[in-house]
Amino acid sequence: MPKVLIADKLSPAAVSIFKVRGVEVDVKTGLPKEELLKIVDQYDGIAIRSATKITKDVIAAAKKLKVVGRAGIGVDNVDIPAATAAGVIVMNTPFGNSITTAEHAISLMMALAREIPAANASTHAGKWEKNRFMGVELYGKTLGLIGCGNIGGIVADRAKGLKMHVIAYDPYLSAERAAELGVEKAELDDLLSRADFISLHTPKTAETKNIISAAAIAKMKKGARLINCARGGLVDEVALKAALDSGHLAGAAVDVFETEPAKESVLFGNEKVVCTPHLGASTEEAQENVALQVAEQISDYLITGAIVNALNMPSITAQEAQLVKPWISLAEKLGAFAGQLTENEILAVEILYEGTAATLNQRALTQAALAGLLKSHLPDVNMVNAPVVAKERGIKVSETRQDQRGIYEGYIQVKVTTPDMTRGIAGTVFSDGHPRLIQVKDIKLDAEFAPNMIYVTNEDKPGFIGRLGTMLGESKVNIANFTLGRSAPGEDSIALVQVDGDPGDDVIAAIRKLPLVRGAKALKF
Ligand SMILES: NC(=O)C1=CN([C@@H]2O[C@H](COP(=O)(O)OP(=O)(O)OC[C@H]3O[C@@H](n4cnc5c(N)ncnc54)[C@H](O)[C@@H]3O)[C@@H](O)[C@H]2O)C=CC1
Ligand SMILES: O=C(O)C(=O)COP(=O)(O)O
Repeated sequence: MPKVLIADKLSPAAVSIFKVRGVEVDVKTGLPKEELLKIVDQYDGIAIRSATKITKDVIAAAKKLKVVGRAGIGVDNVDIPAATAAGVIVMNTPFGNSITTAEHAISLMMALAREIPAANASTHAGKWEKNRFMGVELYGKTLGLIGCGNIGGIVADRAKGLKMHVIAYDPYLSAERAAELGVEKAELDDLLSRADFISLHTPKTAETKNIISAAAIAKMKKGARLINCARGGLVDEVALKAALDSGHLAGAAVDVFETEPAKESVLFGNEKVVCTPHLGASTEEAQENVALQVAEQISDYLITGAIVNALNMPSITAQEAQLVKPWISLAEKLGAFAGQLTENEILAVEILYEGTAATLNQRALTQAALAGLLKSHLPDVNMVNAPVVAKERGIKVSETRQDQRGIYEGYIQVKVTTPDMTRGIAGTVFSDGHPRLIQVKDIKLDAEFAPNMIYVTNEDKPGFIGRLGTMLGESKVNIANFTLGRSAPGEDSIALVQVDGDPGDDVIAAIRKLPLVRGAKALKF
């Protein structure tokens, strides 16, 4: 039974889902890192929110880990490259808390406009300072959104309801989507100079880090107000404090901080700053949504292989997972076959999907083929990190799909180009679900994949098979199966010999010395 750790506070709904789905679950929240490192090797999955940091060393210690599920959106607390390199899938729940977070941004904007937190504190203190607090209307004001994806889009919709004019800076926002939302697209500097309120809704990336820098703040309208309900680190907190102190900005609302938990901050103690402790997603509804979703996604992956909302793998439904599994195994074995025959730098990989194979999840199949191919030389490669590794090595990967043309209902061909040759290996999946090899280079054959095989290329002349059989027998290598293929009588020929156990280097060297033999290799699957 797979075992999952819930490492951050999640709605109890998650525990029920795991149990119902047949996943053992431990709830250990707020663990210091040293404690997490000690126990993490027991788990196949970890469910987190923003508190637990899934760092490189946590991934390295988590020997069984297959999936990290983020009950929420931002995954900047997960080292995704390290997870990918280790073959760990990272999933989030991209919509479960968006409405709630958008509502928090709108609440913060209203709180800023009417100084509600300070007025509340003053009134509770019995001061009745009616003349001290003078707000501004939102009606007719310009709201500038930096980032207009799921949350930004909802904020825009709600702000339109408040009769605000909404402008957005988001290089990836299409003109159609902007029109649909009734939002005016703007360049960053234009937005900074025009907006009365600016609300941030981007992830934290290399481009968005410190997007509200001292220079950006200087471009903002005097008296403007800033809301950050996205990520700490998008705003230069020191520059923000200076702008509030100088009176350039009228107020700021901050839900997220550069360092969290934020027990101290340059922004604390300033009446112009409205703070909340990363509460953007904290409603009963959102927490129920994200907990249910993450528990379902993690369980589905661990039990059926279905992948949803992964940031480092294509999605695969449970039904698809069932259908695609034997083809993934085939793609991986074809890649492994080609990889074991390749002793040179790989320049390009072309993968052809025909018939049934062309109807399946191509990204998953290609990742499996690449993993098989690269693994023979780079043992740490897996299906998750294979595309990254291929890209790092400058390997050109291309895919083609075509309808059934030949006798097989479907097949996959993996063609590998090195500086001196291009070699294609093809295979199919029979109705029994077993992958079969059907072509090596241009030679047709029909062979099963076995854990230990000997691949021999030779001249198609009488006497070779007998000599090979005798030699293997004398070397105490038991032949389980023997497949032959040739391009034409008397020409290039291939022998694929299934053997019981590793034949060993000496036997392979002896085969290479047999008459008519061009090459021999031990293969493992
Ligand atoms: N305070 C809280 O508790 C919560 C915070 N969040 C944060 O809110 C952020 C936004 O969430 P969603 O809207 O769901 O994400 P999303 O992915 O739907 O939208 C992000 C938008 O930012 C845009 N973007 C990316 N790079 C940009 C750049 N350099 N300049 C301008 N725009 C850029 C993207 O095109 C996209 O439209 C999340 O990344 C997360 O960090 C999310 C939920 C709760
Ligand atoms: O979903 C997100 O990105 C959030 O920031 C919410 O964080 P939380 O789950 O409340 O720690």
